[in-house]
Parts: sequence; structure tokens; C-alpha cells
Amino acid sequence: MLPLRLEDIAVTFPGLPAPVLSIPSLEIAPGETVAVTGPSGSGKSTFVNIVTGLERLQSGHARWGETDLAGLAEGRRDRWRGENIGLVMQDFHLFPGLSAYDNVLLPARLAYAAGHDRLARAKALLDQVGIARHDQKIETMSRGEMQRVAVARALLREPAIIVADEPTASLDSASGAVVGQLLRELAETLGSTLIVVSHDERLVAPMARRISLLSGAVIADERKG
Ligand SMILES: Nc1ncnc2c1ncn2[C@@H]1O[C@H](COP(=O)(O)OP(=O)(O)OP(=O)(O)O)[C@@H](O)[C@H]1O
Repeated sequence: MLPLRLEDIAVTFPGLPAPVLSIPSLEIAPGETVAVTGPSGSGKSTFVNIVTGLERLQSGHARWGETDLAGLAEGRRDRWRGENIGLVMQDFHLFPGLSAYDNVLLPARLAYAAGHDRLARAKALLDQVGIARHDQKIETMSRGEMQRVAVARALLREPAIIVADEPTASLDSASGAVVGQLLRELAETLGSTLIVVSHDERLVAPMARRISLLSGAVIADERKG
């Protein structure tokens, strides 16, 4: 299990007077469930990009255990992310023309990591997220079903870390509630760290910790109970 330690993070863009994300120090323990919240433009997506290594750090460090993402070139960051992070995005990133089952397996197949156990796990995960027709083409599914397939795909490799960026933003409230609960249950089963970026209070409220961003800075960091 991997603790996260951010140090001296400052993300700037040319022409902007202040960093869009500035975090002197922040730690997240293995297995924590954390909501990252804040108004539009406060730096939430930038935070996701930094902790997942989707964006290269210009300054500071983002350490997951012994691995400092700041020290890895893009290819190695991509590989590390595939092995350690299950990513769920707002707009699913699923592939039309493929079935639910093949979508769940695609990233693992591309990484030559789809052995027999993974094929069985793909089926079990689809059942767990309530998708009965594994061979249904993705483009014929409802948005709530698509997001559940995306959750199953993110969990296939039993990641130590699950990061979800506005996972319910394009879902109706009932589907959003199901996806939120699934993420928490699956993270708990695996003992994974769960980081959910959202405005959605129903998604944020059950999380044990809430980090609030404003203008790129952490303005509150609260734990329940
Ligand atoms: N490549 C870029 N060049 C210039 N400014 C950028 C770039 N990427 C992000 N920003 C700015 O950084 C700030 C933070 O953006 P970010 O997408 O992280 O916010 P957010 O909290 O996720 O917003 P939203 O909830 O609207 O998605 C915004 O003001 C945005 O305009």
C-alpha cells in the first residue's frame, strides 16, 4: 500500500500571475477515502493530473511510497500509472464497437497483462457493478451503465490507488449514487486509497476526509469524527 506525499507543488502557466495549484505539503495515508472539492477553476483537475502523473511536475515532488512522479519520464509515468492507479473519468473513455467485457480488458491487454485470472476477474467485476450482459456493445449502454463499466475497468488490476475525476457529473442522481457507492465499496474491499474529485455533495459527504481547494490552494482539510 502506498502513502502519498506532496511537497512544494507549484503548477504555473505562462502569462498567469499566480500558480493554478500551490501545495507546500500534503499527505494521504494508504487506504484513506478522500474527497477533493472546490469551485470551478480551483485546481481540482490539475490536482488529479499531478497525483496520477498525467501532467509533468515543473517543481516539487509527488511521492507515492518510494516513487517520485517528478523523477519519471512520461513513458515510465504511464507504466507506473497503469500498474498502480485505477482512473475513472467524467467522460468514461470507453471504446465504441467493443463489448463491456472487452472494454474492461482493453488496457490490461494493451499492457500484456490480461492473463487467465484477469479474464475471470473482468467477469466477476462486471457482475459486481451490476452489468449482466457482458457482451453488450458499449455504445448501446446507458450513461450510468457505461460509468459502471469504467469502474470495473479501473479496478481490474486491483490498484492500490483509485482516482475518480467528477465520476458522476454526467449521470442522473440515481446512477450517480450507485457509482459513488460502488467506488467506496470496491476501494474498501481492496484496501485501496480512494481520491474522488467532485462538486456532488452526495459523493463527497460519505468520504472520511475532505480537502477543499480555492484558487489553487488548500483552504480546508477536514476529517470526520
Ligand atoms: N494549460 C493551461 N493553460 C492555462 N491555464 C490553465 C491550463 N490548464 C488549467 N488552467 C487554469 O488553471 C485553473 C485550474 O484549472 P482546473 O481545470 O484544475 O480547475 P477545476 O477546479 O478542475 O475546474 P472545473 O471544476 O471547472 O473542472 C483554471 O483557472 C484554468 O483556467
